[in-house]
Amino acid sequence: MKQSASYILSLNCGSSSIKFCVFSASDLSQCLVKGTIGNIGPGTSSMKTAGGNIRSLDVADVYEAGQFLMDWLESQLNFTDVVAVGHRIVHGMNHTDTEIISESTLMALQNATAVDPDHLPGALALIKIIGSKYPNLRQVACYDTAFHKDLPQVARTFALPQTLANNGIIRYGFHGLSYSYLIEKLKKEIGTNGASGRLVLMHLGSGASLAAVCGGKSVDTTMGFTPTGGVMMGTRSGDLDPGIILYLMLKEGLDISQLNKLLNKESGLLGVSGQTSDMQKLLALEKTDARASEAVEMFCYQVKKALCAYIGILGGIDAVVFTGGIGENLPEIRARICAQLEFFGIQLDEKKNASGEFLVSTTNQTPVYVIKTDEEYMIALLTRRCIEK
Ligand SMILES: Nc1ncnc2c1ncn2[C@@H]1O[C@H](COP(=O)(O)OP(=O)(O)O)[C@@H](O)[C@H]1O
Ligand SMILES: CC(=O)OP(=O)(O)O
Ligand SMILES: [Mg+2]
Repeated sequence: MKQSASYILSLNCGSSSIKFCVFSASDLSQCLVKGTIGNIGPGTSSMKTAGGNIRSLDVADVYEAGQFLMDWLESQLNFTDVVAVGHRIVHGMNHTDTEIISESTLMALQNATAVDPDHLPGALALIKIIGSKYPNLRQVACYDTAFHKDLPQVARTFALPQTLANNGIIRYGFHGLSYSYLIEKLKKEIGTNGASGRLVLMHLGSGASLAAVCGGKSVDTTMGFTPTGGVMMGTRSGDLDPGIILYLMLKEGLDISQLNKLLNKESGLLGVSGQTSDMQKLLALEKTDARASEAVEMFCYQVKKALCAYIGILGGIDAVVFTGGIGENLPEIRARICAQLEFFGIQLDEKKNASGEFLVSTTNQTPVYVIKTDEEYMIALLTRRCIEK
């Protein structure tokens, strides 16, 4: 008798995109459909599916994009074959372990939207759309913070009164699904021993962060209480002197929503260049535009500074990994970050770096790898483990 198919739907909701993939539940190397709804907003949204098909969409926000996506997915597969839906949840405060989403999980996520107004509302919208259509379908929360949940006290604590730390104002760290994927991939490519060495993992995409990892565990990471912290990003400021915020409130009268817009949407590469948050475009503009050039230089400088700090706290370095849209696709940025780090044994091979193959460093030096991350795969893997428990 022919067995019916069973699928896991992975959803990765960003601030202005939804990435999705339908995996065969029995073989996660098999994917039925995959794609991204990007640039979500009135007049700008589009959907790209595997095979390169792009179509523009008439959706104004993540909620409408989610509704469109569900209708489209229903035209591609029978939802009775979906055994679970896994969601990337960027921030869950004290919720970090993969879990089936219950009413109490939903309440915790609702509370956490204040800490991550960029990612969480979209994920919540998707959970609600699916929950109202398929109330019996298991939905699983896979947290970006899980990878960092055992950060050493010294790395996780801000220099604030203890009561604030007791109230959850600590470093959570993000991009954990991506980092977990990199560790899994490293185990396959270089073996468990190699993957358990002193590593600096760099997820450089629209959001960007670095993690210092030893024995497969995160020992420090650049993002903090929220994904606004750390190195500068596409539109986020990264770390600032906190006095700047006080000054802007006091002298300029900025309120919470203006500050949120400034720090999360108008800063980073976009703010410095005054042009775009897109690193590929900035590289093209650099020769003729001083502000574009400054933005690129600042980004590479900040990433390099964090990389070197992490080599210091790890007491040496066994491998460096680049991932994320910038880390995977822009050899020029990798070269600038790694320039003049020969004293740490870090030296890129020009040809290998240009080709973007797995190993991009010269032989007999600290290996530098490029790995294409796959958060959707990691979501499916964690979701399957969770429902099998
Ligand atoms: N194929 C590509 N070639 C060059 N640059 C890319 C490519 N894909 C993404 N990037 C760069 O990566 C950044 C976006 O990263 P990405 O990981 O795709 O974002 P997100 O976090 O939204 O998934 C942009 O600065 C963009 O210029
Ligand atoms: C945590 C985070 O910043 O995610 P993204 O890079 O997808 O925005
Ligand atoms: Mg991303």
